[in-house]
Amino acid sequence: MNDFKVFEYMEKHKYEQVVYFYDRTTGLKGITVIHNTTLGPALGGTRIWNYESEDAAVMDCLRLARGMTYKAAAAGLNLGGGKTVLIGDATKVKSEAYFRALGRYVQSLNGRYITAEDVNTSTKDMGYVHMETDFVVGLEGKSGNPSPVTALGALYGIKASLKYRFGDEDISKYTFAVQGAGQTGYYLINHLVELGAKKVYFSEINPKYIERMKQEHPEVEFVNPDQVYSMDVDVFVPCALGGVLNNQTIPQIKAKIIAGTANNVLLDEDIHGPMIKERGILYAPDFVINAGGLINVYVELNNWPQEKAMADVKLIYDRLLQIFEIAKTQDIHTQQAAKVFAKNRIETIKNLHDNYIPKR
Ligand SMILES: NC(=O)c1ccc[n+]([C@@H]2O[C@H](COP(=O)([O-])OP(=O)(O)OC[C@H]3O[C@@H](n4cnc5c(N)ncnc54)[C@H](O)[C@@H]3O)[C@@H](O)[C@H]2O)c1
Repeated sequence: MNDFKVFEYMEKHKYEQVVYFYDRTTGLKGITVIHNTTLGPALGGTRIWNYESEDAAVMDCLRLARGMTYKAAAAGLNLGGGKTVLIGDATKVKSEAYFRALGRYVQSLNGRYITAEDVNTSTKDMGYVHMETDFVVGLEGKSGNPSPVTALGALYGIKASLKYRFGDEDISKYTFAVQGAGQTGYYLINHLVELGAKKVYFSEINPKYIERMKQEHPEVEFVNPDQVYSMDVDVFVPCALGGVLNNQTIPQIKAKIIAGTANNVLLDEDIHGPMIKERGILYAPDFVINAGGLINVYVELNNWPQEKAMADVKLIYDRLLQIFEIAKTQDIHTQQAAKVFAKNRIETIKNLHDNYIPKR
């Protein structure tokens, strides 16, 4: 039985629009959520997941869309927050027609929402979406795989965190434990090794990626997934799953900094944000440090050269320092400070637009 009150939730968190769609030809079943378009069109990827209920699907979509609003705002982009979830088994539902049907629904929103790839969707799938709409980014031959850019952004974020916590950002002086060596973790480890990190440990559950690391960087030491939290290192670098910072793991952490690419790492922001603060660990807010991929597609959207993405990703460094300062002066945890930072920008730009100015 579905008893989740969508309108109540929309009212509480100020959502703009929730669209349910079903395509009778392909069986495509999905939800698009637009959270906030104050700064610009809502952008967020399309995820395919076999949700256990429609409530679970809409809740996930609502949560992810809101996260995109803060991510874009904090990254200084003129984008709002949105997301699409498609309900189904990704190994069975995919076809050209399925994604073209999605493209037609995206087009029907006339640019209020722009989609991209996400969990279980690829650049190839977005190519089919593009046959029906221009409101799609992350296309083949354009900005390409976002992971290297996300990893580079996280490297700048790690440097900012080292500077803030220890007064010195020289990677060669520090030790790291990286959770996950898939896409972003792999590229980030490459950077750390290149910059002469004192020691890098990694944990992984995919034997293929463990083997790749052994072949390419034998000096990077494998640790069991359950040991990665308690490693005696300077920086814990989550690059795998969400929810990994929780009541069980936070007390184990010996690192003085947590900074990585993974999304939604705090299981419950209101509990685990303060818990990390109390332990004296500096936490780089996930949606700020991992915004490189979004910055990259924004550059694609505007047809700017790739060098612009590289230059903009560097700004993650200063942005994090600003957020750490807000946390310090307001005596709040850093995730909360990041939201203050993002909301301030949305509010300021909104007020700026209150004045009537003839269209350019
Ligand atoms: N790819 C991007 O550009 C991007 C951008 C922003 C945020 N992120 C976030 O970063 C995280 C990683 O993304 P990715 O693209 O590198 O994904 P990925 O799937 O390529 O890599 C994640 C890796 O973590 C490993 N893993 C899973 N459970 C593990 C565990 N318990 N212990 C150790 N390793 C484990 C997986 O085997 C996988 O290799 C995700 O949370 C993602 O949402 C990615």
